[in-house]
Amino acid sequence: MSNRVSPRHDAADESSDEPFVSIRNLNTYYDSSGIVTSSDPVRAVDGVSLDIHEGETVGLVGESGSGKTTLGRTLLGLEDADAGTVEVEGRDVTALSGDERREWQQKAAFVFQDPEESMNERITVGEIVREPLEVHDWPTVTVETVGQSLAVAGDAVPAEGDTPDLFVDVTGSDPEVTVRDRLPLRPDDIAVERDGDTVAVELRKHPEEIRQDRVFDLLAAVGLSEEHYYRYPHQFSGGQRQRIGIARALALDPELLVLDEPVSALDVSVQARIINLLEELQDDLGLTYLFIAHDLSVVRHIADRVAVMYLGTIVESGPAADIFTDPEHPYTVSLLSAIPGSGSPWDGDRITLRGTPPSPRDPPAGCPFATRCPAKIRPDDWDIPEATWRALDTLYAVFRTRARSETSAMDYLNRLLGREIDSSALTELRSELIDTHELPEDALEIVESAFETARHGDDEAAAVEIREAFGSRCDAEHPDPEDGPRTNRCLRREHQYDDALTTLSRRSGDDDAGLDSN
Ligand SMILES: Nc1ncnc2c1ncn2[C@@H]1O[C@H](COP(=O)(O)OP(=O)(O)OP(=O)(O)O)[C@@H](O)[C@H]1O
Repeated sequence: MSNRVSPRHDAADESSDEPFVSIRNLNTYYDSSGIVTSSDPVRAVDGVSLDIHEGETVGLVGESGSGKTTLGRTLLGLEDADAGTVEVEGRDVTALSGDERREWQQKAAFVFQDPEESMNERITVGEIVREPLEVHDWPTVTVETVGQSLAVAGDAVPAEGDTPDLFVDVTGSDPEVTVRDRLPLRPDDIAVERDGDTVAVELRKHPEEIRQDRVFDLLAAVGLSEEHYYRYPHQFSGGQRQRIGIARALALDPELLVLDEPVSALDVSVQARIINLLEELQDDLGLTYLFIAHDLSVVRHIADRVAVMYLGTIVESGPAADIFTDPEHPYTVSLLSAIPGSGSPWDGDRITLRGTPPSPRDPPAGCPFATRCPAKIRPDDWDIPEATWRALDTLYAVFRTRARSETSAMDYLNRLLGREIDSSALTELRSELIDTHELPEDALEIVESAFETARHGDDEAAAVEIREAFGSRCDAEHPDPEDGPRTNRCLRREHQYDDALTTLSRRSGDDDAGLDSN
């Protein structure tokens, strides 16, 4: 591998307690109001807090639509945040604009899931990788004079900050030039002349040539060669295209890479090679990664820490080894149950979650996972089997959905005239959901009353009757996020409750639990 793609520091060895990126209470909403219609915004990222330390890999995991990509894009300033902060070296990068935002976007780059979609098939690989260099007018050559403080003239500018490209040592009679690794320049490519208090620096190499050499170095760094420069993306395999995407992301010498499902579209053996490459690059260049995946098994070997995302929030986070061996949130347990030999303490069958996540336009009032949670806390007031609880949850969801959907013209008329609405759907609902379960007499009375309310057209009130009688804390409360290396945003973290694993083991042992597993 070329050594010209420069290491910045000794990666994790130097990591301090101060996070490199500190995300706090971040919201990113997609507003979908148009001229004709307006609806609630999509709460793609909803109250996320997460730290990323220098040189580490954070695996961000969750099912499709949970907000992982939006979080990564907001971090890079590609989406605007609606609330919260993303602090990097003391600055909130969500508040940057203009040159400052461009500067941040040089420090942090995005690697896309699908290299095919993100590449223009009509330009060569060389041009694809070189594009960010052109856009950012790279290189900007900075000079630090060692020995005396001199004015800088010519192609270079005096160095500010901690990353000059050239050092000019003026302590001796002839100025001596040292070039930082990042630049594909040798000392001979640079002419330095001292005139009194000024040092003039001229590049003997044209910027186009410097960029081309930089691309050659980047291709070598990702395991490709110079001859690939002139080829087109369609001439490459999926794995090679992902290497091209990585080379392009590295062009401006970033410190942070957001890798959005970088191996999901690849065969397993190719996945392993790309993950190895990413690990090598991280070691060589001191990179920090936010590695997005929908499957925990993918991040298992590369992630130092894991954050599990569900419906726009982080439900659990911690060191990768702890997440695998000691999962605390029921959603994490269910994800791990799908991975054979995951090493997690869950030894039951695979837990298949019921239904789909709620709409991020209308998230539940309490815990976002409550509608599907197999370890949901149940109120003590009733002695009801878990399967019946689930039927009551479904009944609530149906009333709520009906309350929010369009009313048919006939139902609307019946409601206006105070007549009962067409009750055949409700009768069917009752026989399917309720008649198959045994309910205590007083519980049945409440259910009957809710059906009666719905028959008179007030599904919202029917839903409220069910929720008030049978809802639990999980429906009403979303615990605050915890700070610290290990977080679990589940009410079961409170000492009065059994933890998720104990609850799930008990419910899975109960034939009547309705814990969908296969
Ligand atoms: N540009 C957009 N406009 C409106 N809604 C959007 C937009 N982009 C994403 N969303 C919605 O925001 C939510 C989060 O999407 P996001 O792509 O961030 O999730 P994800 O976890 O990365 O999913 P995937 O793995 O499918 O990419 C989804 O409901 C999605 O439909």
